[in-house]
Amino acid sequence: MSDPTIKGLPPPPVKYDGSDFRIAIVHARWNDAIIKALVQGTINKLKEQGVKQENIVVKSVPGSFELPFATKQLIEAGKVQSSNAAPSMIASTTNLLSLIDNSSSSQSTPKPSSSGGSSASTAPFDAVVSIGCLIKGSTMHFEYICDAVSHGLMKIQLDTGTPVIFGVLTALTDDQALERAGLGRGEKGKGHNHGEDWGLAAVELAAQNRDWVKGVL
Ligand SMILES: Nc1c(NC[C@H](O)[C@H](O)[C@H](O)CO)[nH]c(=O)[nH]c1=O
Ligand SMILES: CC(=O)[C@@H](O)COP(=O)(O)O
Repeated sequence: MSDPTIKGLPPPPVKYDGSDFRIAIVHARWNDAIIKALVQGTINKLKEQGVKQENIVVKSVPGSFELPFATKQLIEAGKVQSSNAAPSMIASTTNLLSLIDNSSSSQSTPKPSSSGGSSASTAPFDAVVSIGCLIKGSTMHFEYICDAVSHGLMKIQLDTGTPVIFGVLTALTDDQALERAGLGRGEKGKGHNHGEDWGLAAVELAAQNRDWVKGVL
């Protein structure tokens, strides 16, 4: 048996501040109990690093095969939302300018437009965590999906420049999956919830990528 102290993710070299980040989680619903634990583990770690609840967007799809498409569409939707939000910012700036202009005249002043009261970000997503749980059955279904999903998710992050965290368990048995979701029921104990690692990875990649896109190393 391997030494349990060797394997696994050490703490990040610096403490990252996620308070300004917008993160999407997209998860498959296949193998529901495992998925729920992984999603919760991810959310717990995102929040622990300062990501605000309202800036964590959670979406679901039926199975892991759907993850690459959904991940890509979510990244694009975040970009569209952010560019749609820009005109209203210009409009409120214009309103503010006209308030200043009109302050010395007798004309009635227009009211600045309301921001809508929500503090949720409409910025592009800083990272997406794509979560699924594939468990080997009796056909080649598992192998094809594992291969397609891992390649698909890698391609998306390289094509879009948005970090995609590979939150897909590829387990040969139910017990392997349960242990990796912190739900183990065997002699090895409950195991470690890998969702926690994915939450950490999302904030770390989001923080580093914010620097990298500005040419800061
Ligand atoms: N067997 C598993 C699946 N299969 C379903 C596919 O992912 C997909 O939804 C279907 O083929 C329709 O396109 N999905 C998992 O996430 N985990 C499995 O173990
Ligand atoms: C296509 C399917 O979802 C299913 O028949 C795959 O079977 P298995 O998981 O036993 O390989």
